[in-house]
Amino acid sequence: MDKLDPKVPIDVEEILKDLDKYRPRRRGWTWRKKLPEGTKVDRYEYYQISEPLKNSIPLPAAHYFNNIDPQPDVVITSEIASGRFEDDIRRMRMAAWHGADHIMVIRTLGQSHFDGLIEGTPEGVGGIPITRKQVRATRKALDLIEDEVGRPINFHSYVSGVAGPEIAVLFAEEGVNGAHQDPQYNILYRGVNPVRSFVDAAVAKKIMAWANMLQIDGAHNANASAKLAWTVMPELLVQHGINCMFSVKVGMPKENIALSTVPPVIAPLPEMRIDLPYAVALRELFKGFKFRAQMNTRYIESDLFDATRVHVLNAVLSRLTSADLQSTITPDEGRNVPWHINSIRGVETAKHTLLAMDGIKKYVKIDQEAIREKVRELKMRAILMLEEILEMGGYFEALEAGMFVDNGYYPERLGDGIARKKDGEIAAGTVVPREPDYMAPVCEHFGYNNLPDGLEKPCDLIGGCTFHKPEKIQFIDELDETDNVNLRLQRIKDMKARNVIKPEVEWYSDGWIQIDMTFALPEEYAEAAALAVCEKLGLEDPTVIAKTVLHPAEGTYVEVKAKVPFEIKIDELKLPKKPETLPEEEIFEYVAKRPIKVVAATVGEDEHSVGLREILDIKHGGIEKYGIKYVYLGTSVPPEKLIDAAIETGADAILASMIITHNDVHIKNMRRLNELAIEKGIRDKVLIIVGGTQINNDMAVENGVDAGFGRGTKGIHVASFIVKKLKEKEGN
Ligand SMILES: Cc1ncc(COP(=O)(O)O)c(/C=N/CC[C@H](N)C(=O)O)c1O
Repeated sequence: MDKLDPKVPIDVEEILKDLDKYRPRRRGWTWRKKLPEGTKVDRYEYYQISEPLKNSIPLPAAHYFNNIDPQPDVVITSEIASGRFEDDIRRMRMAAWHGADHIMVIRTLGQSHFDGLIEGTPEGVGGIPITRKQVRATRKALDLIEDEVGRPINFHSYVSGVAGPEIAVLFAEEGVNGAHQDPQYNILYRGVNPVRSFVDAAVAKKIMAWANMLQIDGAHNANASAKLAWTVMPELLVQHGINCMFSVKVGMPKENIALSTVPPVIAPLPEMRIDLPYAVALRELFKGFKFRAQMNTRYIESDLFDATRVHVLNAVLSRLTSADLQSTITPDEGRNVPWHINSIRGVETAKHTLLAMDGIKKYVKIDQEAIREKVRELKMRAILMLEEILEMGGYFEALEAGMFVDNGYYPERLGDGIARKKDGEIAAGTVVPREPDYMAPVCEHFGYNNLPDGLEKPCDLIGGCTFHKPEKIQFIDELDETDNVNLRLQRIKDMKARNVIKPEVEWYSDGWIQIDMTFALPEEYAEAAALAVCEKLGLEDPTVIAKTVLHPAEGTYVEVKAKVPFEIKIDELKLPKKPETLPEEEIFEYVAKRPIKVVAATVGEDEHSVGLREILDIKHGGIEKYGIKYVYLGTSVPPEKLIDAAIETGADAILASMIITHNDVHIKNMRRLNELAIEKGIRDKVLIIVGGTQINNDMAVENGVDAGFGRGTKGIHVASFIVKKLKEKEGN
């Protein structure tokens, strides 16, 4: 398979074929290609956008604006890892179409612990085991996906933990484009020995620099670990400083060093007044580095809407200051391993907000005077902390003293920091000083290496290393006969062979659905009632994943996930006929040249008028919006009166609304309208269109009228039908 067809699902088996021969098409990170300020998309000016995509899915409201889908200048990240890379590949394609060009793969099992690379696909609680097969299959799939959307896609994972250097070599060999790498992370959060962690980091960073990989640091983890995230603001600046300077010293270019910055707080605190000075201080201190904005995950709850609001505000902060990457921790990270829909929602939130705030700095400026004091204070606190670390004897001593992730707002100290022993923790005592005659005949090897003179590159001594002779890479397909992707794909093949499907949230046809309901009950009763509803529906494994108390006594909203116990036979599905619509411009142009008039009423003994008014009035995009004139006769209008009005006004169409259907009164009225129009000799001059919640087109045509519109109909559907029919009548 050399290219994807937008109408065909990606074929994972094709991806897996000849993986041993796959070579990555490039090495290193790709930024978006920015367009000049003032670039027009359709008739609108933009100041912060990049080249458009070949294939994409625009924002929901784009259809009002000729379906434009401008791409912000900022790289947008989607963090995807369900534990099964074969399903992640599908979601990566979904995310790419919505505008993600940075696919970050959460690792599973806290792989930082592993002291070697793992093979096979042990599924962790969330995330994916990083193996050469998974990395290679994913990069190969992303090659196809980037060709389909027409923009390079960066593949990203994590280089950390006791196998960090090996992972770095794997990623450099396999064309991974970005990775988290921060020795402080391994020490503080994975308990790796401090000396080992920094030595590993130097080795790994040098390899990443050669592979031109973008590095994201791990400072955000201090936010996520602190009791009150704002108290670690000074420390975050210090942590960024340590990782940035260490990376520069190892040889990483600044433009490949991205600071992972998370807003310290969230409402109900006065969020932006606390986050903005911090964001400004960070960008002033680290000018020349890159900024990866990440929404706050410390305070992420199970409420999807709350998470989305947090995300919007984070992207607003990015536009008010600056960001090179906008991460989209999915809104459901607070309740389950991200689902397809929520990964996509995250990308849409980022794209929507970045576009909404395009060029905002032309009108909105940060009052540098007003914010100066706060920015200065944060910098001072950080500098004082760095000075104290030096007084304590340096980083390792400060670690031992529990200087980091202390919940006091430095210089205030609560003494509850994470202390790590310089000579303790995982893999302590495993750093062996190199002997004077130490020599490693491999390239990009950090540190002392007693190489002979005159070498063009170290690996010339062994006829090439895997960086320069990729054919030397040993590719192991599978180690585990019982737990591997080939077995998992078998289940999918069986279902496809039977042409059946189940709903899914993260894995192909995993059977999960989400239903939400509201009860006039206090929360614990509402939860129980929601589970009871699922039992009665015969759903399996119902689990409450979120709830909102609407009022302690009046009501509770509950979201439940559960599995359906049945399969859907695709052959038996009745596909609804979608009402055709013409492009709005075509309707505007036709009506401007050829005025159209209709008469409209709710016929018979029927007082419902709301639906018809929405089809008519300009407010809801009714037909009036397109210049079509209408005479509205009101409700409970006899069919005779409607026909007479059509004659008097020379109407081109009759719009008859029928909501009541007792004793098939709507059918009788359709037939009556048709008969009357024939009797009065106007049937061929006037379109008869009926509408209502119980109406469908087949039923309408069977009973003598020209069209029937049901639930969800909009003005554009009716206007399109009228124009289409008149064009047919007039032969053009
Ligand atoms: C510097 C660093 N190294 C490794 C890991 C992960 O690696 P293990 O889980 O194997 O320890 C992380 C994780 N951060 C969370 C990602 C977050 N969702 C993000 O978008 O940044 C990390 O920050």
